[in-house]
Amino acid sequence: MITMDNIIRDGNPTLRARAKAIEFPLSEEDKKLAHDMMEFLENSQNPEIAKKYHLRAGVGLAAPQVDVSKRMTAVLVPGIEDDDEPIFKHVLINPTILSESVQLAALGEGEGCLSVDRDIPGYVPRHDRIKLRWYDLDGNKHVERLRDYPAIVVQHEIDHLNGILFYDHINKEQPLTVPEGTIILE
Ligand SMILES: O=C(O)C[C@@H](Cc1ccccc1)[C@H](O)SCc1ccccc1
Ligand code: NI
Repeated sequence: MITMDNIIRDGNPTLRARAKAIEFPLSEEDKKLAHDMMEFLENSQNPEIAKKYHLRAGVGLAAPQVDVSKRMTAVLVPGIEDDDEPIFKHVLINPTILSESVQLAALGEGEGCLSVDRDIPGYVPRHDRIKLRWYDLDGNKHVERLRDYPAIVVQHEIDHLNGILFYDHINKEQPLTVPEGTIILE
């Protein structure tokens, strides 16, 4: 299983590299990685397991964060209530944002990152709505429109595949400012 010891931290060059596209059919190694990444997210969102293995909660994990420079990320956005179905639960292979809204949005509490141990205050402006294309483990193509929180999470993860970290988007001079018209998501 993946634990925090497997997650590389800011300063490791893999986090700043452009990850490589994955070829189909997936190797057994890539299938195991996909499974293990989603399992990490499920474990990290389970209070008992997270406590036992000292896991930081995560709603997304990208392969470069476990030092694998490949275009794969797991996303697990839980439902509102504990017993609700997840809002978005997929392993995204070779994800691409096909289109994005001019409208921007930023999380009111800013962002964190499992690969960044320090708190970095500030708004992270992202596109409020995106049209996402990805391939699943069997090579099937998916296209979905996402908005608000799920869209923010997916953009954070795709950034990881392109060597971008959340704080790259924060206004250096005035961290708590955003471009005019940006929606602040509470
Ligand atoms: O480091 C990662 O990629 C996982 C991040 C993803 C993320 C952070 C902020 C905003 C969007 C996505 C972790 O999920 S950070 C911890 C966390 C846990 C639950 C909810 C929000 C953030
Ligand atoms: Ni991150």
